[in-house]
Amino acid sequence: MERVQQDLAALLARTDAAIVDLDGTMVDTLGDFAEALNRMLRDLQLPAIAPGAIERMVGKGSEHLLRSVLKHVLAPDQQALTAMQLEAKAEALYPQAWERYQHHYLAINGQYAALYAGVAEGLAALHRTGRPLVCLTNKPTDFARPLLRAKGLDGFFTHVFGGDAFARKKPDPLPLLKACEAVGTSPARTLMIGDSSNDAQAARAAGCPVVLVTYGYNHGQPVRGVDADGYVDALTELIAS
Ligand SMILES: O=C(O)COP(=O)(O)O
Ligand SMILES: [Mg+2]
Repeated sequence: MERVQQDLAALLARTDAAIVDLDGTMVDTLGDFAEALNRMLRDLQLPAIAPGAIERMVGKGSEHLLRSVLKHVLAPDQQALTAMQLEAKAEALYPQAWERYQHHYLAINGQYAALYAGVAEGLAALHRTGRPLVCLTNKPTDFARPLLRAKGLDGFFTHVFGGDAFARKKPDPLPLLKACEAVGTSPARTLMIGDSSNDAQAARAAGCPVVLVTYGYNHGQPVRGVDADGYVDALTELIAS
């Protein structure tokens, strides 16, 4: 179902700040995920995973991604395993997988990732309006900060909060409420900009208006099917030049 698009200029006029998601919204990090995950899988002598499969698993933080990847690569050879046995096998590998993944991700962070078209220009235009901008991602903060720096985006943000910054991650509203608190704005006047249903659900629950980009990762589902106030093909569409 296609949702009704609100007038973007009117939507923006009702906001004092913006919260911006990272993976799938500002940076196409699928190449980084694939490289770090496949290096980790090699270390654990497990089969490789294709980027297409990874794309559907991104958005709920690294812990969820890692568990999904382990189960995915263990499943084909373990047909006889019950769901519980598969879970237990993935859990047994998890500590080593996490150590290896973190090591490799930090080593390659940003090298296989690229800004989406219009991101630098769109953020610059938003920044020029004087609104505080917060980067809010489910990625660990230690992965997010160097990535923003490497891609020349760090200067736009007053705050950067990763998936480990608060007790719960998106789609829980808590990180958005904390981000609003950090910049001193009310949720109703703070725009969430994201790429997935996690961002939209968190925004709805927090009471923030939400705009989704159409080019990111939405667990393999069409993003226009997600309940949001607007959809853009590039961040530059947010501000009429
Ligand atoms: O690491 C992830 O799961 C993706 O994070 P983000 O889309 O919230 O930036
Ligand atoms: Mg995202």
